Amino acid sequence: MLFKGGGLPHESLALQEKLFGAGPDYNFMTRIERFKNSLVRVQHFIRCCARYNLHDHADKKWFEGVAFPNEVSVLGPHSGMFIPTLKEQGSEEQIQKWVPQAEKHQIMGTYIQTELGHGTFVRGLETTATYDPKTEEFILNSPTLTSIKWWPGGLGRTCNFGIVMALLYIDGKNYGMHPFVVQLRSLKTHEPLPGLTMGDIGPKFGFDTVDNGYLQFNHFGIPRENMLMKYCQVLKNGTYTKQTRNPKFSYGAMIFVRSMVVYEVAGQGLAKACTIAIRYSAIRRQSELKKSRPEPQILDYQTQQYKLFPLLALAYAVWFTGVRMKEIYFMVNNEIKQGHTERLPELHAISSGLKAFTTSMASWGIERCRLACGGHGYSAASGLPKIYVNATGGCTYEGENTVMLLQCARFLMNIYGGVKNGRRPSGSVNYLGERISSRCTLTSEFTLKSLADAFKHRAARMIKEASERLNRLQASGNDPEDSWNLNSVVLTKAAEAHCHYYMVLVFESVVESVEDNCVKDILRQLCQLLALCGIQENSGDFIQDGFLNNDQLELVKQKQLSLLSEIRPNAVLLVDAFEFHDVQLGSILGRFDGNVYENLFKWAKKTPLNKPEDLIHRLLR
Ligand SMILES: CCCCCCC/C=C/C(=O)SCCNC(=O)CCNC(=O)[C@H](O)C(C)(C)COP(=O)(O)OP(=O)(O)OC[C@H]1O[C@@H](n2cnc3c(N)ncnc32)[C@H](O)[C@@H]1OP(=O)(O)O
Ligand SMILES: Cc1cc2nc3c(=O)[nH]c(=O)nc-3n(C[C@H](O)[C@H](O)[C@H](O)COP(=O)(O)OP(=O)(O)OC[C@H]3O[C@@H](n4cnc5c(N)ncnc54)[C@H](O)[C@@H]3O)c2cc1C
Repeated sequence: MLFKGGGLPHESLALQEKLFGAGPDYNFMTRIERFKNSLVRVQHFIRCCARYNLHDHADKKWFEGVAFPNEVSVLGPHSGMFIPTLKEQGSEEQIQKWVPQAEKHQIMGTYIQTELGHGTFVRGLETTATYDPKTEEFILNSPTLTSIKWWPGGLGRTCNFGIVMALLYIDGKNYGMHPFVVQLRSLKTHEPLPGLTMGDIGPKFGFDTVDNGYLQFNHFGIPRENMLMKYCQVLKNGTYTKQTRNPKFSYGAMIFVRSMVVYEVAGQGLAKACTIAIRYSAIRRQSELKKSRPEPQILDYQTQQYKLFPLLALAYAVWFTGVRMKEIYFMVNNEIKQGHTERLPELHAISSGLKAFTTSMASWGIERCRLACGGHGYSAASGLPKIYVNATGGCTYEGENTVMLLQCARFLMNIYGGVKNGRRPSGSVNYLGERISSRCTLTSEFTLKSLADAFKHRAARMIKEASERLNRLQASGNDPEDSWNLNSVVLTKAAEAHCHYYMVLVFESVVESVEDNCVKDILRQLCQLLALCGIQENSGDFIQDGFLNNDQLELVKQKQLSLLSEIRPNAVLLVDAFEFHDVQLGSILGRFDGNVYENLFKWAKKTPLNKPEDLIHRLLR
């Protein structure tokens, strides 16, 4: 791979910095300037991919991190949703027709599902696609104000195509949600096609470089061939045929993005924030540790280590979990392509759960990194505000996190119920088939196996208790829906415990796979710290059934604190190991050369507010 881990040939790095890094400062731009600048970089990016003959996925993702540091461009929805949906849901003929054009960027698409009135409840979406056998067309319509499509990335001004999710009607019968390829704009004038009202939805918390938009259909016709027909078809005479009209198949794009978000958004965002905060904490000297001694690096304060090192451990854990999630997605997706759909429910559950769990943890962690950097952490120069607003969007898009945890819980309840009826679980839930051991094996050695077993015990117990509480609610006369709702807080916590165990288990397996003993020891310390912090922060879950006692909790706390000083000598090396180029970090505090103050002063002097011609004083009269 050409670009793996920043291993760019030197002249390419110079070119990247010329193309992307040394450009106008993002922080000094208005929203419209940021959006337009992003489109210029999209053009550059596409040309560079052609010039470097970039096809390897990892190379392109690394390069994207240079071209669009801590931001999403319109390429996100295009290559992350539009193209994958064409490939997953289109017939061979449809793939041949649209995918080559999309991959050459001759058409730019997005994924158009959410509406003004509905995002989570997909079955509540209202946009209709009514088949007319006379014209052999689907007529798309927005029947109500709440049915206006709202939020899709790139829809406002950029994309000229989209996958529209709409209710299929034939002869008055509703066949449910189906995907349709819709041309939105003229390929010559780029104007919206007649029958479409569309535009940008306005400023947002972040995502300044993407024109999330709205789209209202007014009886807009598209050819019959534009319904994606891999799994089901509408014949010319309006006959509906299906191979496996499993509604879950039309949800495929969402599983893909959720599976990618763990690494691309949560993992990368938290790792960057840790890089910035830990490098800066090694540069920043403040106060006195000892009388008449020089001011120490703030990284030598135990409280600073206590803020940052658990986040460093979490960043490594989410990174490894994200890599594993991608591996599982592509493996199961290949099985599904060959008609083996048995693992689709587990893939949906684990991708939903980990997407929710890791984006929530990453958002919380990035904010703690900012807080650990004092005043300069609050400056846009730190790069942390932009990393935060970009990452925290992941808690909402692609399925709001609570809703995703409930989807994961739904699967866990199904599995647990099956175990009670004699079914043997496998994969990520195989532990639910084991007898829950109440004997805690944790000792002062804190082996990774004993720590993982503690998280396994916690998850299994919480899932069991959630299931039993659900049954009690139903037995006491509540209907299934009310019982589910009255149990939903407990269910989300059980899903989080499952994801937490999964993440600790992945980290343990990575550590055990490392051959270099020095690296293994350092990663073991991080995995121990991750698990010990998890026990400390959720101690109630571990002592509630007597699994852990107060003496063991005291041991946990002591080990946690001693690990901080053990990790301290390697802290900067551990963030350097992420190999983020300065352009990817977008941070003066996190510069590799550590030259913070000089560059902070240079940066501030360039801010537009300091332009002498802006006669601010006249406003003060
Ligand atoms: C690098 C990152 C760049 C990112 C840029 C931003 C891009 C953002 C794009 C978007 O946001 S696109 C829009 C995303 N929207 C959503 O995710 C909507 C969330 N809501 C849902 O997914 C569903 O509505 C629901 C909440 C899961 C509920 O589904 P539904 O009401 O249909 O039914 P249930 O009864 O709960 O489930 C029925 C059945 O289907 C299974 N299932 C549900 N979803 C999926 C899925 N995605 N894949 C597979 N299977 C799914 C569910 O488990 C049930 O199965 P059983 O339990 O009955 O076996
Ligand atoms: C940055 C960004 C980019 C996006 N890009 C796209 C895109 O490209 N294409 C697209 O189609 N959409 C896109 N979206 C829309 C996104 O998918 C939805 O916003 C998301 O699915 C959440 O749905 P919602 O907005 O309806 O939230 P709601 O569901 O209205 O959430 C509001 C609250 O209701 C709660 N809630 C809702 N249902 C339940 C339930 N069953 N049980 C318990 N609590 C519940 C939620 O937990 C939450 O606290 C994007 C959104 C954002 C923020």
